[in-house]
Amino acid sequence: MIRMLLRVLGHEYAVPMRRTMVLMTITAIAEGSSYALLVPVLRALFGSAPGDAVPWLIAFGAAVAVYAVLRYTSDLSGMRVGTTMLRGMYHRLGDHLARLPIGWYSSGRVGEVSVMASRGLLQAMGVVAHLLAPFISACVTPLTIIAVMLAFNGRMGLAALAAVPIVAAIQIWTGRSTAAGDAESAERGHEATGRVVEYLQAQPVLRAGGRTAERFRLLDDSLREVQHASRRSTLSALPGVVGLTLTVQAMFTVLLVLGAYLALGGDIGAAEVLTILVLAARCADPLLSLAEIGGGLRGARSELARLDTVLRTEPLREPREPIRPERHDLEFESVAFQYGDRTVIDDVSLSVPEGQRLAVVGPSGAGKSTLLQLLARFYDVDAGVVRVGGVDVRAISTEVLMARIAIVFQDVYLFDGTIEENVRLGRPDAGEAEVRAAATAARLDEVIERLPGGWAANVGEGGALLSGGERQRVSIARALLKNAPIVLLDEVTSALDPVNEAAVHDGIERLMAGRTVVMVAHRLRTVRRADRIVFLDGGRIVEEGSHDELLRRGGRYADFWNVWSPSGEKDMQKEGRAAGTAPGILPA
Ligand SMILES: Nc1ncnc2c1ncn2[C@@H]1O[C@H](COP(=O)(O)OP(=O)(O)OP(=O)(O)O)[C@@H](O)[C@H]1O
Repeated sequence: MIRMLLRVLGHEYAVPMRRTMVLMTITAIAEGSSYALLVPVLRALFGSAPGDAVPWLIAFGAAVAVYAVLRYTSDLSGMRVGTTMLRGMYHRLGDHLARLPIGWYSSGRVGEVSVMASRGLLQAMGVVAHLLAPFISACVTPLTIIAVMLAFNGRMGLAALAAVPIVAAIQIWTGRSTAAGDAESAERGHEATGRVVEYLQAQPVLRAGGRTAERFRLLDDSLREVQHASRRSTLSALPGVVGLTLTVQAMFTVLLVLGAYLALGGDIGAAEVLTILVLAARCADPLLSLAEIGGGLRGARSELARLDTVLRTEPLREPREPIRPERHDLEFESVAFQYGDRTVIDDVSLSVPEGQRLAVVGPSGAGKSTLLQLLARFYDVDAGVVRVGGVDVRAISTEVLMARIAIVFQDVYLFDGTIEENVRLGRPDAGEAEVRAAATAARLDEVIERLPGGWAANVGEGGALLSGGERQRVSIARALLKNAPIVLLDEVTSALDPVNEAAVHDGIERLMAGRTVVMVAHRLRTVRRADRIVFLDGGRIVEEGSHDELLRRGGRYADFWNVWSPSGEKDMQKEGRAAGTAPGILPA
């Protein structure tokens, strides 16, 4: 357990951890040893001169005082090491999560990681702060008392010692027999938390479906599973708890019978028997607490195992000798990529010269967004190479690559803060004037004027207090402020109404100016202006060329264009740019 804790935390904590454990062990020995002084106290009290007990009583009081000081110091040390480890663990987990491929973050993981980062970490780190001292005390104190008994009376000491292997065997057996149940119970608990998160997030969908009062069946099922799993886990631990109680009772009874037998035979006096029984009673409490502490330790162990699994997940590999690309042209060379065993990008080769715009078009599920994500190295390719400025993205440090790329997604996430804070995320060290200029270019100033708080208006969690179009303007302002030479746009305007779309469109035009752009778009107005268009289907490029070339070819892109024609035609009329399009290809 401790080894696992140190592996998860890092071995820099080994020294303070060992020091604390030594202190806790000394404290437990001090506790057990202090009971040794009860022997002369009881002997004197039951002997001919009870007054002789006074100096021993004073010594006993002093020993208890020493124990109290040690206990305070060791508990404090446990708390300090525990909280330091907790802080270290938060940093370690945070650093690791930031280096994991974006693909690792599936929806289920969000719930799992949030439980792990809150309850899981506290429970795992609570081992040092709260469980280690009672555990060491529950093991070492009884052993010390038995050593005192052995010194006091060999036969009775041996009888007490016989309980030790039985207690150890019960603990080991309970640990093994409950491991599966505990793991299942923890697993179901994590699942249920994920369902609760889902339930909260799905409120609008559930209500839209008219399920306001009805309970969420998936969550109900999950909670029922938690109940069953925790019942199974409790039942599997029960024989261990009962076994431990019976063993302690049996030890006590054996000592009582043996004491009575020895006393009747005249081998020892009543005072000695009483002393042994008092010592045995002092053993009982810590031994019985082992059952509860064991349960806590097992729970913490399963949380630690979870943390261990996350920390062992391979992060995106950083290059040993990173190369900084000098140019910003983009290239895919025979790229293949799979989600699990499903090929999503299949032998794709394409290039985008610096400063040009490539549009990626195709049916839903064709792999368009995945193509963008491979460019930003959200995932590593399974075959082939993705290059930025002629350099394999795997040879560029994540920091440098991310500094060169600005990404605008259809779904914008804003942090719970002011509009200004959210725009500033694009470049935290930007000056006031730069932030304002980016906002104006993204036509965010119109939004700011409307909002009661202006720049200081709070956007709410995830940007919930803004409309979709307003959120999109914030994200474009963010990207403009970043001023990256490469821009990736993923269906930025697909979900917007015409007014917002026009505003966002202006911002996007400014964002794209003079930059290397790859855009995934359904609105053909944007696509038409691209220098080059690739039509993707089933992860393969099936057509490639300029808008006019592809229309003339009359293939998949032309079909696509025909389906979208009403809006395309309108767009063109609005822009008065129909001149470049081949006559007769425009839908009637
Ligand atoms: N995280 C994921 N895990 C497994 N499969 C995924 C994941 N993300 C996407 N896919 C699958 O990969 C395929 C390509 O997805 P992608 O999002 O790239 O398509 P797309 O062309 O952008 O689609 P759309 O136009 O609908 O957004 C889809 O079939 C999708 O189901």
